[in-house]
This record gives sequence, C-alpha cells and structure tokens, in this order.
Amino acid sequence: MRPLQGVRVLDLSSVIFGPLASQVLADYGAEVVKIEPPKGDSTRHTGPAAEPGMAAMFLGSNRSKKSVALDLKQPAAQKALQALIGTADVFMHSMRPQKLAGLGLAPEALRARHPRLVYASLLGFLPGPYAGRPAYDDVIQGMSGLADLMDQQSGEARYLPTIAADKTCGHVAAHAILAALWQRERTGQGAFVEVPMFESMVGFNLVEHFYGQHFEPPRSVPGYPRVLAPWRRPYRTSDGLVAMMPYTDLHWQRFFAEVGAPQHASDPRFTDIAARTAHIAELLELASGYVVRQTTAHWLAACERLEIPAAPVARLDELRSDEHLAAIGFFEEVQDPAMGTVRFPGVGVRFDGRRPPVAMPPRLGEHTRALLAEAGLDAPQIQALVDQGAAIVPQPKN
Ligand SMILES: CC(C)(COP(=O)(O)OP(=O)(O)OC[C@H]1O[C@@H](n2cnc3c(N)ncnc32)[C@H](O)[C@@H]1OP(=O)(O)O)[C@@H](O)C(=O)NCCC(=O)NCCSC(=O)C(=O)O
Repeated sequence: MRPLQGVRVLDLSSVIFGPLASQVLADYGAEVVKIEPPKGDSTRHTGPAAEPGMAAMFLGSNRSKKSVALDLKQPAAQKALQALIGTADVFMHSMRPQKLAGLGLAPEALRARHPRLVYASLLGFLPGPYAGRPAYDDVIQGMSGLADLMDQQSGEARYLPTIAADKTCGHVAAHAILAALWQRERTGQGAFVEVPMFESMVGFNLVEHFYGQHFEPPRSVPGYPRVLAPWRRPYRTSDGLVAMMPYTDLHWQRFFAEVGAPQHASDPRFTDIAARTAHIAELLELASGYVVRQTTAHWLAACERLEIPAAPVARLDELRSDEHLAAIGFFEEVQDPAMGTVRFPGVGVRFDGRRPPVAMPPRLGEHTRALLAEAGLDAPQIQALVDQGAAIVPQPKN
C-alpha cells in the first residue's frame, strides 16, 4: 500500500508546474485524473515524440495518471465534470482565476457544494497588483531574481538552463496539498490552497540572502560564500573538473595538510567559518591554485580518504550509466504496447524501504468512458457527450 492510496485528485492543470505537482501525488499513490481539453495538454505536442500526443515533455510530468478529456466550453462537459468532482478528494487547476467562474469552477461555488474538498489554485501570483497576469517559467525566473543571480555569476542575465521555477513550484504545490489533506484528516473540512509561482520563487531565491537581521541582496554583501560571483562553480583540475566542497574547519585543515601547506589552516583569515566567509575570495583563489595541480581522479581519491565532500561533474547523459543509480534501479523501464520500453527516471523517495513504482502516462481521453461511468453517467449519456465532442476518447487505430 502506498501512502496516498485512496486519495483521488482531479487535476485540470497544464504545462509543467501543475502536472509536476500532481505527478508527485501520483508517485505517492494518489489516483490522479488529468482533465484535458480536446487537444490535450500542450506538452503532449511539445518537442520530440515517439508517438503523436506522447511527447517526451509530457511523459516527464504525467506518469502514473489517468486522462479524461472534456471540452469544458460545452455545458454538457461542465456538468460531467461536476459529477467527477463529487468523487474527488482534491481539485486542482492552474488556470488564471478570472477564467474559472465561466466554467462553473470558482472556489466559493465548489467548496460550498463539497465541504470536504481540498481545492488548490496553482497561480502565477497571489491576489494583489500582479494577480491574473500570465506566468511562465521564463517570466518568473526573470522577475524573482534568478536571472539576476545568473547575472552576478556570469555578467549576463540568463535563465537557468532548466525550468527551475516550474519544477520548484510544482514541489511546493505538492506539499501544500498534502498539508491541506492532513488538516482535513483532523478537522473533516476541506481547504482552499493557493500556490503562487512568483512568491514561492522569491522565497526560494532569498533563502541564503539574509545578512544579520536584514535582508540584503547578495551583490551588496561582500564575502557571501554560496553566491559569490565568480566562485560558484566546480574547481578546475589538471585534466577536468571536480565538484569538491571543503566547508568545515576540519575539511580545510585536512585539505591544506594534503597539499603540503598546513600553515594556511592557522592563517587567521581561514581558521573558522566566520573568517573564511569574510575572506572567501582569497581562500578560494588559494585553494583553486592547489586543486588545479592534480587530476580529477587524484582529488576524488583524496577527498574520499579525507572525508571532504566531492564528486565528479557529471554530464546529464552520463547519469544513465551512473553506478549508484544503476545499483538502486533508479531508472525504471515500463513496457507499453505501442511505444515498447519506456525508461523513466524513477521516484527518489522510499517509504518503508521501498521506492514507489511508476506507470505509463495516459493517452488523451484514455479513461474518459470508465471514469464518467464511475461518476454515475450511463453509457448512452457518455456516448452522447462523445458524439457532440464534449467528451473525447482515444481514436481507434486503423
Ligand atoms: C499558463 C498560463 C499563462 C496560460 O494562459 P492561457 O493560455 O491564457 O490560459 P488561462 O489559464 O488564462 O485560461 C485557460 C483557458 O483554457 C480553457 N480551458 C481549460 N481547460 C479546458 C478544457 N478542458 N476544455 C476547454 N477549455 C479549457 C479555459 O476555459 C480558458 O479559456 P479562455 O477563457 O478561452 O482563455 C496561465 O494559465 C497561468 O498563468 N497559469 C498559472 C501559472 C502556470 O501554471 N503557469 C505555467 C507553468 S508551465 C511553464 O511555465 C513553462 O513550461 O514554461
């Protein structure tokens, strides 16, 4: 039994932020029913695809879910959705709030009808001056300070080369929904959860940017070790790179002993963390000068012996053959009748010593008939919805 077994989530969200949140819930055992528009989530058609409508981008954030496709612009489909909402523990969407009322999905109305429902709005912004603006990852990376952090690193404002805001906020949304479910266990009452990308990312970006009691942007704070402009990168070795991180007093004492320069460990600039922080640029310049004299293999062996945290700098494609990931079976192979073997990065979390398994993402509308039937619609009603294009089912293959 998985932790969220028996929890049903109706998920109207699209793109990455919301789908990633509900994928976490699916990984942990919830039954996640994706409610999709007639053409499906846009990620079905974004980037490389082994099968039309099953693009890699879609596979990455929709595993282990079901799909019901409804054209919510049609009142009949809205009515069918209401029947499904009656079966759900969690309702979530990532539409802009101003679009909800027209679909009969405003939080007040649904919560009045279903007092035990956890209603989660995944938003760009909380109510306030920016409310209702459209939000994509680039917009949020730009306005939340992430692009500025990159500027401080490289001298050019850039986005991280991954949809970091979507992914981070997806995880924020998942834990917020879990907290609301836990509250419901105690009170018997549902909840209204609003998860904004902007506010979540501002908080994320500022975690290490408090200086004393006062918030200071890092640019104005000298000696901030984890963000200092040119240093936030792997060390160069004589033949490559190493991600090594001497941090504690002991690490630095061992490091300087190893390079035959133990006197640096008692240099007042480097004896403790406060001193090192104040002289971080000098310290890292000094350390870099020693690291670059030896090979990566040398440093990996030395750091292991000295218990200084260190690792090789992996290329993404090398992760496929990483010894540890292979040993724990991190990548999971799922057999699909049409696509053959599909290899997923699995779930990292273990419950009672076991990692939850993953299952194939659904085809568009794969579960439309079954779930509408379960919600109380009879076969002729469902067929009528399909005939008028209000409910979508997979097309039979010729
Ligand atoms: C992503 C958005 C900018 C997309 O904006 P829009 O395309 O204008 O969509 P909106 O959310 O405003 O409105 C949704 C529209 O879809 C319609 N809609 C929704 N579901 C259905 C179904 N099932 N059937 C028919 N129509 C549907 C709904 O009626 C609205 O139609 P109309 O009334 O006709 O418009 C916005 O949704 C948003 O800011 N969301 C909150 C944050 C978020 O999730 N951002 C994306 C993260 S992913 C990402 O950032 C990234 O990959 O990069």
